[in-house]
Amino acid sequence: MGENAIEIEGLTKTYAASGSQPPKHALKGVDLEIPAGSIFGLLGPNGAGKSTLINILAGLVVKTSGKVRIWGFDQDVNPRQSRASIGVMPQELNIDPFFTPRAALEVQAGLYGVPKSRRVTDRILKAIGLEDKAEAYARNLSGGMRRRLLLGKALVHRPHVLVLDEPTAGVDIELRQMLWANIRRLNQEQGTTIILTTHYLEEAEEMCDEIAIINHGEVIARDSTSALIGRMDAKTLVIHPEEEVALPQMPAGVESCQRADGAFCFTYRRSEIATGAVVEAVRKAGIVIRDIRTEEPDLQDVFVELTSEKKGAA
Ligand SMILES: Nc1ncnc2c1ncn2[C@@H]1O[C@H](COP(=O)(O)OP(=O)(O)OP(=O)(O)O)[C@@H](O)[C@H]1O
Repeated sequence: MGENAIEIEGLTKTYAASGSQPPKHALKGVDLEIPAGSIFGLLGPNGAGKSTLINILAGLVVKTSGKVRIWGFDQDVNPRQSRASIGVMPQELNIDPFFTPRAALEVQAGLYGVPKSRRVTDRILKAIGLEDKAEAYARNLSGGMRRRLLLGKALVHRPHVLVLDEPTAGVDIELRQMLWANIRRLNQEQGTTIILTTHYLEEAEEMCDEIAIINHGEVIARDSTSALIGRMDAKTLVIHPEEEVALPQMPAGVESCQRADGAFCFTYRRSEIATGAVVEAVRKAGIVIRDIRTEEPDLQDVFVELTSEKKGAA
């Protein structure tokens, strides 16, 4: 396999008009390369086109135009190989209530044509912590267990690429951590490329090496997580004065405010104003500093700035 697990070129999807609904251009020419071995985040507001993109990768939605290569296999030329290279954990808990976890994994392996001798059902049951529920009916499993079973089903054919659509939406913290531990292990030990969509920006920041932000069917940013955050120019300096004093005069370009706990906060563009100049202005005003710290932007800031900019331009 080359450098990229996924290569997408000029991908479009238009859902046909139905009733009074006009046609919907859900993807408007997406180009995207996802490096093999990475944990890659797809972010975007509701309706941005993330599920459409994932469902095209999974072979569940038919694209309108463009090229998709999965693990080097063109979806149109080698549909079977490209499908065998990817596993998808869907958003909905669509599990047959009459199957046991073991049966569900076996059936799924059958669907993917995995011969009995190559099945790793017990290993998967162990990895997803459902060993002791292997023979229970799915209808008796908790929501968290069903979700883990969905992860297990996505792994039966040992795909090179694992796609997770909002894997931790509405999931409690304990289960979330367990899912992430599983996913990290797959990535580190087996080199599985992970693609995930999430609404939890903190999670994306913590988990993902690289991120693409999708808005209105277009990729509006794609970079390493740290570079995306580094792109934000705003910086905030928070200073706690020793005594209660009024806000000092600041150089032009610095926005000042005072927080409820008496701390001053100064926000400025780090490309234009040095932090030292802000500190100097505070000292010059005769203020004794008890505590000082900076607040760096996070993914939330990047996301809000990028998606609102685009909205304004549309
Ligand atoms: N089957 C469909 N028929 C018509 N329009 C659709 C269909 N599926 C999705 N859409 C529309 O396409 C656009 C993109 O939807 P999509 O579900 O891909 O977005 P998303 O980014 O995954 O959003 P969410 O985070 O809410 O799942 C939306 O405007 C949606 O209403």
